[in-house]
Amino acid sequence: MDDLATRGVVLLGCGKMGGALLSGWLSGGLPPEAVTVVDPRPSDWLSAQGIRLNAPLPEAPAVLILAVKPQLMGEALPQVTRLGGGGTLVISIAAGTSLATLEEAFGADTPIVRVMPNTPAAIGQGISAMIGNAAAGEAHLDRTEALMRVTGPALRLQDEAQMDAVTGVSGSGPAYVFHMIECLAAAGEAEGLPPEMAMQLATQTVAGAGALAAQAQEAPDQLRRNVTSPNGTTQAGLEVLMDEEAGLPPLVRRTVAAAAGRSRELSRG
Ligand SMILES: NC(=O)C1=CN([C@@H]2O[C@H](COP(=O)(O)OP(=O)(O)OC[C@H]3O[C@@H](n4cnc5c(N)ncnc54)[C@H](OP(=O)(O)O)[C@@H]3O)[C@@H](O)[C@H]2O)C=CC1
Ligand SMILES: O=C(O)[C@@H]1CCC=N1
Repeated sequence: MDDLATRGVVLLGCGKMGGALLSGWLSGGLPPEAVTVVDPRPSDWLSAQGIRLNAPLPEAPAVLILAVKPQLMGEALPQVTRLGGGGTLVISIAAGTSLATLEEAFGADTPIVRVMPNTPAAIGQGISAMIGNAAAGEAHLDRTEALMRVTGPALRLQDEAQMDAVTGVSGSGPAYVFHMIECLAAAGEAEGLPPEMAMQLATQTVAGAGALAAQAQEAPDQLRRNVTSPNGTTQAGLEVLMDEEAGLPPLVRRTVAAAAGRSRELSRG
């Protein structure tokens, strides 16, 4: 974080995702006074962090992070495009905003890395994937990886087109899992449980299964078999859930395809 502390970091947009990343970096040792945030309506949390808020930008910060909604990128970028030209590494977390679009704004000689994080980054349990433009060398990717690793594993992509699939799987993915918790709790209520107890059972089951899947030696399909006694309760449930026509496989396939498709659509402008 040394160079970041001396040259500074600029964050354009500090909402849910920008805030989650910033909170991880501040906890990881980035000094608040090295951070300049540009955001029209800063949250109370942000105002209490001791960072430079809507202050003049440093001359040549080490890193500029773009964390505004893709639809607002066009109107937000003019505030920071003067940081293009080579000295500052530009990292964009915006869904569906292509490297080509960002190069148009900053110049093709600007090192630019696109990253797709997700909100569990707020508790160091995120995962992200990245790809850089031609001006982004190994050192720029290493720097981006070091920043993102504070929030969880950081993967490198070979092809920018993969970013749409990453967005559909892990960028949007936490929302699918939260909805699974909602559905599981609602089903528990329908089977007669009190709402609070149903929600606690559903939340901890998803959290525990996720943690076990992440830590166990066995793959998820084996972990699933470990729960499933022959002709028992799980088998009865899975016969519904795993139905190839009406169960989860086609539903999840359509869900991820819709999110990845929207990412492609956004990148066409
Ligand atoms: N949320 C998520 O799970 C993920 C989001 N992303 C990407 O992160 C980016 C941000 O998403 P998210 O954090 O959810 O969105 P938010 O709306 O929560 O955050 C965006 C922030 O930018 C601010 N903003 C709006 N206009 C400007 C401007 N002109 N200049 C500076 N700041 C501005 C917004 O202020 P105000 O609210 O007042 O408009 C808000 O605080 C998006 O590009 C999204 O694709 C990527 C991965 C996961
Ligand atoms: O919904 C969105 O567009 C953003 C990108 C990935 C997660 N949230």
